[in-house]
Parts: sequence; C-alpha cells; structure tokens
Amino acid sequence: MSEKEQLQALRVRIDNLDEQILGLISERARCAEEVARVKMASLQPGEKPVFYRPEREAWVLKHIMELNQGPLGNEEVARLFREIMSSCLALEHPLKVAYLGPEGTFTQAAALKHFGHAVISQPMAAIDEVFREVAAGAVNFGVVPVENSTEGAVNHTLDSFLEHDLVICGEVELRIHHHLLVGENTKTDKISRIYSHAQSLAQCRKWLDAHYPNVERVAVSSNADAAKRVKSEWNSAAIAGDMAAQLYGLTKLAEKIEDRPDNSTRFLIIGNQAVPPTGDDKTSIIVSTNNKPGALHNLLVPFQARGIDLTRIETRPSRSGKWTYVFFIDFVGHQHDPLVKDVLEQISQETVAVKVLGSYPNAVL
Ligand SMILES: O=C(O)C(=O)C[C@]1(C(=O)O)C=C[C@@H](O)C=C1
Repeated sequence: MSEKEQLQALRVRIDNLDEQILGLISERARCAEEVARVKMASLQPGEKPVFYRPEREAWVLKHIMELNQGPLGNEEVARLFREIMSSCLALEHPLKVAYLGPEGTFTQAAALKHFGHAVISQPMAAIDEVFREVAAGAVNFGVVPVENSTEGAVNHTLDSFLEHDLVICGEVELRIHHHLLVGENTKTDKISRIYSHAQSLAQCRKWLDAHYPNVERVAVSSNADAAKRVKSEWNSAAIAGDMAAQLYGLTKLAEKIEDRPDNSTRFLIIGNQAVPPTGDDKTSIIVSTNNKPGALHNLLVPFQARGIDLTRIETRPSRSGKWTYVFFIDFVGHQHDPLVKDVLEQISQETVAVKVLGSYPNAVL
C-alpha cells in the first residue's frame, strides 16, 4: 500500500472510532441529565439540589487512571475525562466559580484544571473578594492559592479563613512554569524594567540575578497584569505563564526561568458544601492555643499517638490579641474517620478553639 492509501485507511478507522466515541459521550451526557432529574425529584421541601459531587468526580478519575493501559498517559486520559464530566455537569447545572484574577493568572489555570472548561469562571481582584463572593452565594465555589513550593504560604488566603465561615471542598496542584515575555514592539536589547507578581519575581530571583542583574524589578498585582502592561511599553518585559502569554499575544524571550524545576503551587477550592469521604482525603483545621510553653507540642502529640500524618503546619497572628497565634494544620484523613474524630475531640479539650475548615479528596490530577 502507498503512504496515501495507508493514511486513508487509518483515517477511515479514526472517523469510525470518533463516531462511536461521540455516541458514547452523548449517552453519558443523557445519563447525567437523568442524574439531575433524580437529584431534583428526591429533594425535601426547602432543600437545594447538590449537583457537583467532588467525591464522585475523584472516584471517576481514579477509576479511569487505574483502567488505563496506554498509550496515552494517566494524566492525559484523566484530563480528557475531567472535561467530559465538566460538560456533563454543565448540562445538569452550570457551575459559577470565582478565582483570583485577572484573566490569565495561574489561579484561573488551576480553576480550569480542577473544574474543567465548562464552568463559568469569574475573575476577582483580590483573594478576599473571592471569599466574599462565595460567602454571599454569588458563585458556587472559589479558587485561591494557598502555598507555593518555593515561596511558602499565601498569607492573604490563610487570614481570609479567619474572617469567613467557608468550607474547603478540594485542592489542586499546578506545576508553575514562568517565562520572560515581551510584546511585538519590545526592544529586547533595551529592557529596563521587568514586571511580575512579587511571588513570581521571588521564584525567578537567581535567574534574574544572572541574566538581568541591573534591570528594575517591579512587583504588580498579578502576572496577568504584568503581561498586560508590557503590551504597551517598548522597554519592559513580564514574567508570567502560558495562559497570560496567550491571552495578551506575547512571545517568550526565555522559557521556564523558575529557579526550581519542581516549582508548584497548591490552590484550594472553597465553598459551602461538606464533602463525604473518598478513602483518600485530607483535612484542614485552624487551632488557637493558649500562649503557654509547650502549647504546640501538646497540640501535635495526639496526632503522633494515632499515627496521623501531618502534611502542613503554618502559624499566623490570631488578630485577636498581641503576640497570640493560630495554627493552620493539614493532615491525612477525613473528619468522619473514627481516628480523626477522636484526635479532634482530644485537641479541642486541650486548646482554646478548633475549627475544621473541611475534609476533601487529595488532588487527583
Ligand atoms: O454522579 C453524579 O452525581 C453526577 O452528577 C454525574 C457526574 C458525572 O458526569 O459523572 C457529574 C457531576 C458530578 O460532579 C459528579 C459526577
């Protein structure tokens, strides 16, 4: 067979497979519509339907990854199914999600990675605004950054939990790749200013010291804002990611300039809905202790005694008294697990206050 004939035969097979895939996706979507009808029909008076089920979504994605035998990688197939589920959920009920904007930020990329592209995503100017939109019920969920592997905690997010009564419903981790971006009018040999968010400038500090030691570094409100500014300036560049580059039509003068190749950011999904256990969960709590010697040690011993793994601990000023602190603690397990219930009971006896921010599935993707 000639190359042309071979390609033709293969394309006929692909067309045939696509038709079958389309038929199956449509059948799945009809099932999701049916699921929505069942959810609506079984509501008690005054009860609101819960269309989005993160525990079920986590199960579906893990199941697909377990079944997958290639040649596509696990992450790739999970991403495809994430989008199918996102479209099915939008048929049931379109989700509104607020994120730390503007458009083109890594937080938007995290929101789309977690919910898929069928959500209605709304950029907010500040982390606190994301919390307020969710608390007011203007959107179903919010997405905010909480920690970066190079730069540590995002304090605005931690502090917002002290002011709002919201639940953590999920987490998403994103590999952060920064690029040096320029516009079509930029004179690349005359760059005198580099814009980016302070955290991104910090994540690229060594690269900047080596390549642009004498260029002014200007911290702005987001990487997307940085990208927007360079469009109209001929002597400046921005550090931002792929989404911002695409959105503002910038080109990459240098790619992946972050100092650490494993640079990642963890984001939280905040909402009003408690998530049932999946068997692979994490719980986040805030604890305030007496300002006494050994308070932190006493707080941690009950976890150690039960073999519960702590995945993170952060300290922040409590805002209710000078030199008093609260601890943000993440650990493995769900608040309904007997062992976790037990540890929460014990620490609530030994501390001033314990607040469970939520139990949620470990990030699948
Ligand atoms: O199983 C459900 O409850 C559904 O609504 C279906 C479905 C899906 O498409 O698989 C859609 C949205 C939910 O977030 C979880 C799963």
